[in-house]
Amino acid sequence: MTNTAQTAVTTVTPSAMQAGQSAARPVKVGVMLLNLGTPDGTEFKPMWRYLREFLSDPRIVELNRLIWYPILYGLVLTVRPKKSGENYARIWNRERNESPLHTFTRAQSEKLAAALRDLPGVTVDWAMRYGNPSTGSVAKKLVERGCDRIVSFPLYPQYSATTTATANDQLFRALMKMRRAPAVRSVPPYYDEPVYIEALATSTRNHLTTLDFEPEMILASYHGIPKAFSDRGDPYRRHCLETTRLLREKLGWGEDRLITTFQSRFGAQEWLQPYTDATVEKLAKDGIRRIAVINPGFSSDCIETLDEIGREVRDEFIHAGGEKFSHIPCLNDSPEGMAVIETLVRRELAGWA
Ligand SMILES: C=CC1=C(C)c2cc3[nH]c(cc4nc(cc5[nH]c(cc1n2)c(C)c5CCC(=O)O)C(CCC(=O)O)=C4C)c(C)c3C=C
Ligand SMILES: [Fe+2]
Ligand SMILES: [Fe+2]
Repeated sequence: MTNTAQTAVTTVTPSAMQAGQSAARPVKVGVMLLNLGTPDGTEFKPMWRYLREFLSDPRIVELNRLIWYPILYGLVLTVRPKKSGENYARIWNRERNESPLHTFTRAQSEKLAAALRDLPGVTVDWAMRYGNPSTGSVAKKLVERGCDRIVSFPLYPQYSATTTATANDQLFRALMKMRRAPAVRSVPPYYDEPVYIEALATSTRNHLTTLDFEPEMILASYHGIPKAFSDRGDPYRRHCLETTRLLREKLGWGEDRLITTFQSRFGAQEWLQPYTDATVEKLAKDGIRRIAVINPGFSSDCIETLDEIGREVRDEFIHAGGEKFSHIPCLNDSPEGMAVIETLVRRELAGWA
């Protein structure tokens, strides 16, 4: 794994002294960018391993284990690894033999490390909740390098127990095995942060200028969660709606131009509505011919944006009578995307570095 900011600390920074740190013991802070995770390969075995870890997380599937495991092992893990592997194969980064989520998350970590070079006691690294590099291995590495403070940054703008909370759970699970565990701060959800809304607006405007058509409507499509999770108190839906509202306000658009939808359903139960696929079909049937889709809830392009939106949803729209479709790329490691990450990390480092 690459890490461009593994700088040894030999002196106490003035800001650390102002913040009351001991002059005898320099401060070392590890910043961990945490993303969802991705398979190591597109073949059956790596797909099976990834999906097993993912779908065994009780934050993801809340069913009683006695009911869920027979379904998971007897049905889902016999069929889905092949089907999902074929989807991953379409978007795979062949040059580096890794998924786009892997590529972008590493690039974000490397660029953040370079941007924080003025903070000599800070080491930046990245990890995944499921798969590799694992959260536990990276936490251990940072602690072994002398970091006794960790800033965890779950890269999800909108909070959900299925993403933000489980990322932090996994970090603390690793710390449970340590006698001398570091202090931890976690970057809060940033669905309404001006730097994030500005980045989305800039990236939308820039993308629209590259098109040979003007979309009649733009969908802000977020990953769904089961409706029951929302009903039981997960604030995710409210966070998504607020992001869309602020983006609309920033772009000076009306409610008829930018709407919220939810994609990536799994299983038979009801998920958050309106569904992205049903919405594009209805729009096409209602005579809308040109649309664009942005995915504000994904900090990096991945299977759900590149393949589900860029291929499946596009095909559904065209099949139903649509003519022009464009996917607006995620913020990824773009200058706007990095401004979001750097701003929020620097804020969380206050008094520490
Ligand atoms: C089974 C339930 C799932 C819930 C709940 C869920 C929530 C959720 N997921 C993301 C972000 C991502 N999900 C990704 C892939 C993915 N998601 C699920 C299932 C649930 N997600 C599965 C089974 C998969 C794997 C792909 C597949 O087989 O369909 C990814 C992409 C990973 C990649 O490697 O590219 C992301 C990112 C959010 C934000 C979210 C809740 C808010
Ligand atoms: Fe997901
Ligand atoms: Fe999907």
